[in-house]
Amino acid sequence: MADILDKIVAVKREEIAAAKRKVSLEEMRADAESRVLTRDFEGALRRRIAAGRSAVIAEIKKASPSKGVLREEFIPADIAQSYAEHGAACLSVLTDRQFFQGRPDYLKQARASCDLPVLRKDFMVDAYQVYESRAMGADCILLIAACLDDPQMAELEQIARGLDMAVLVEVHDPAELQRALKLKTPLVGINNRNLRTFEVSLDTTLGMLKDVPADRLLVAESGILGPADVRRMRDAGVHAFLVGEAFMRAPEPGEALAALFGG
Ligand SMILES: O=P(O)(O)OC[C@@H](O)[C@@H](O)c1c[nH]c2ccccc12
Repeated sequence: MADILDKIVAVKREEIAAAKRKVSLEEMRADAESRVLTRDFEGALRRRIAAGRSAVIAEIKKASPSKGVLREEFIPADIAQSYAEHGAACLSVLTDRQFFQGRPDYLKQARASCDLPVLRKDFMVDAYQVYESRAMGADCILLIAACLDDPQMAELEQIARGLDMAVLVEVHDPAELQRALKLKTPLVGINNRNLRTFEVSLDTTLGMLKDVPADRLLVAESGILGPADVRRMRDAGVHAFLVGEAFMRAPEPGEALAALFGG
């Protein structure tokens, strides 16, 4: 049965085919390879944790398929600055247009307005997008295990590493986690939201915690809404978080970050 994730991937494949007609793979690759100086995404997370703090990847997302529009006034550069001032470790910027009302320009604007490392939040299914990510300035890409088979994940990771980008591999169940652990990247995100049903439960992270080896940096993703959620995670030994909605709904996203994590 075709669910939302299948639909998103189908749209991605169409978008990629259209993009390749405008800028070829070779051109995109040359553009990506001409970029220098990625910002250290993993280091930014590790530094917070070493200092005994939570490492927060603060997300810039106008809308989502499950919640609709989260924020009317949406100025990525202002949001990025607000996050940076209030102690975010990294940024995550949605670039998907159709389902999240994102844009590559939002990533560029956010990155230009602060010095935080930036994750491109999108659905990677083709090498072309990895080059495109670096060409637009991303320091890290997301690989969603549910969208990729093992050889694809390994290939996209290798390209990203060759471009000096970090990789956050995202999983939602134990089988996906085992597949993710075959990659080289230490950054493993457990998404508390099921991307097919939109159901959210923090038990997803808590239940899989024990299967994440100590040399990986676990990021709890989605559904972190209030202080009780943060406390539950921290008590379980989780120190890195990817948070969007709770900040996007606040008048000042950075202040919401500081209030939730102690800025
Ligand atoms: O807004 P939330 O519930 O705080 O979640 C943020 C982030 O985890 C979520 O946007 C996300 C996680 N994985 C994704 C994959 C694609 C799109 C979006 C996502």
